[in-house]
Amino acid sequence: DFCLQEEDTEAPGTSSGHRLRQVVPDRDAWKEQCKNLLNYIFECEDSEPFRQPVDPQNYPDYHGIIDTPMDFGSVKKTLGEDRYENPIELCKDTRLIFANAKAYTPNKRSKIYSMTLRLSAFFEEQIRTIISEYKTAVKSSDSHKRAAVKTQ
Ligand SMILES: Cc1ccc(C(=O)N2CCN(C(=O)NCC(F)(F)F)CC2)o1
Repeated sequence: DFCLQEEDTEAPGTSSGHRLRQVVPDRDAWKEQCKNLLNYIFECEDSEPFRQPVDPQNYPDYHGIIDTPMDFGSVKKTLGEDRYENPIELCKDTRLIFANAKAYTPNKRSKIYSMTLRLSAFFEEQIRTIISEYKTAVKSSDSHKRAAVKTQ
């Protein structure tokens, strides 16, 4: 017959020490999400001029105008080598790709520059959710840490 055990009446994780696994946002999910986003960008034709660094032989003035070159191949490599702590850092490098093209282009109707406009619109749409979910997960894991300390 059904009867309440002692711990059934208490909050979970109090008497028997086990805590029901609650769904907590995953603070590492951003990495795979950014990997997938980068792979999608690499499939886009618009990313072709931005998949590897500019060769100074092809654009001798490029490194005189652009202080910090950046490209999607470098972003992908940095991510793969765990040298981004969070998606905000990856977003900063990616925005540099677009800013460099805007700074270097001789005019705003150039083909290469126009490719970054579509690419950046898509990137900003996608990274917004990744960053938002990451920030929520960090807040949640901080509160879990505070709660855990209280119970010690
Ligand atoms: C005429 C114009 C306006 C704006 C840009 C520009 O943003 N550049 C220069 C060309 N470029 C590469 O040379 N990329 C390297 C490789 F291998 F893909 F070709 C990409 C960056 O150029």
